[in-house]
Amino acid sequence: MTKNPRAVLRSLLDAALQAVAPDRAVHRHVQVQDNLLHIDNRTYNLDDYDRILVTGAGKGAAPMAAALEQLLGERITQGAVCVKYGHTVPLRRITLYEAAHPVPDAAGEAAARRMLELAASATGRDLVLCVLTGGASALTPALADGICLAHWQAATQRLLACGATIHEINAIRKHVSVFGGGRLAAAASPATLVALIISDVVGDDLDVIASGPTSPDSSTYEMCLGILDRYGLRHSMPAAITRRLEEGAAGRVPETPAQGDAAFDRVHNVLVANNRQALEAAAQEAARQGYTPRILTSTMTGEAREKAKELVTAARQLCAGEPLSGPVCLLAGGETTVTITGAGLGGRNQEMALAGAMHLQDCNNITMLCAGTDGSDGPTDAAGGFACAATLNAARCCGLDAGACLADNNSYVFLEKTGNLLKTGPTLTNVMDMALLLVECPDAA
Ligand SMILES: Nc1ncnc2c1ncn2[C@@H]1O[C@H](COP(=O)(O)OP(=O)(O)OP(=O)(O)O)[C@@H](O)[C@H]1O
Ligand SMILES: O=C(O)[C@H](O)CO
Repeated sequence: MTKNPRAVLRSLLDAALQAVAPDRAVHRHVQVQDNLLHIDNRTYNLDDYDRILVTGAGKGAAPMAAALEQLLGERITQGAVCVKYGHTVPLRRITLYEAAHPVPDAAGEAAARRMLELAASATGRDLVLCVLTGGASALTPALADGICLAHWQAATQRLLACGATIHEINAIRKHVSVFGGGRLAAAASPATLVALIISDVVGDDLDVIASGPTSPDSSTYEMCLGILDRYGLRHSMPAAITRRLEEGAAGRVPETPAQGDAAFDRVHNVLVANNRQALEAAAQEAARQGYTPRILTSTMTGEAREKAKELVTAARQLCAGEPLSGPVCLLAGGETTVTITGAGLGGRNQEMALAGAMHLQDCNNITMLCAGTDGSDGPTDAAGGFACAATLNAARCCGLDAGACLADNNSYVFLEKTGNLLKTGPTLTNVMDMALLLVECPDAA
């Protein structure tokens, strides 16, 4: 029986999501045996600590906290973790806060302050565990003196729309909020701190994921000013924010702690899941279903529509040479960008699917799925979308022009009306985006 390519793609995505599920990621790296806590190759004797405190934030932080509760139970003294609204799981000992993402709100600010307070209460005889996943930066806006939430909300909107990379956006976040940029670790020092981290950043840079609350910071106030200038934002930012960065660059505000700072002497950062693991799990599942998997990259960046074209071209080239000896699955991971010029609704993955459809119209043996692993792509309720040769025809039948939709960044409507939208709901994990293409042998398609 021929398989339905969409069902296959969906099953590959499910396999990927399972492999990077936050609770499983924690259990892979953390074990408790009697009074010993093993985290990778380090062992912590729980009898050496007066208290175990848990902090953390991110879209997938709740299941990570739940896994710690499962492992450590009553030994956890108390905890505070902040997630995006709705991204909750029941917790017994750790208090879960919910806050707004991607534009922060007062609930996030209160949660970040609570976590800093908890960390600051830790002594050299306490163990602080921290769970971090993507989304944490927006959820922890503990703003520096003189900056109010309304200013930071306006600044965040501008930063998200200007085309800046996550490295650039987070450099500014780290110098405006006193939670990121190693400041959670500094607050917890001299306690022992272990952070369990799921990466949603290309290159897995620990000081960028979640704005690196437990990592030495490699960015500076000076660099932040350079970023504002690069995007022409220095004079359109709320004045309090530019002033803070200028004061910092002039040495009048302490710099974030960098590599070598004593705040990190007892800090261990452990990466527990990333995009590569998700791709490998999807590749394995593809092989199990008879496809030859080829992982093209786990560091895909660039304009979403361009990347869609490149992936479709790679898939088409497979069919251009010798006849395929069997079906192939191409896999790519990373995080593209969209320079928004239109007024439509969509996300990076939906825009990739729409652009992919425009290059697939005469090619009935290729099916593509582009999805955000967190289940929410852009400001929409969709995770991404599918594309295949039939997509453009379906669009024509409902009076939609693909080029016009792309020009207006209106991929959501295009995919919804053509029946190509993928909705998963929040997956409670976050390892960036995945693009999966099935290339069937032409005669079998
Ligand atoms: N109409 C649109 N079409 C395409 N992309 C859009 C549109 N509107 C917003 N976006 C993109 O959506 C992105 C934000 O979406 P999302 O919240 O999924 O990001 P994220 O990177 O997953 O968040 P985080 O890293 O904080 O978890 C921005 O990069 C923005 O360019
Ligand atoms: O929260 C953030 O900063 C982004 O998701 C990157 O980790």
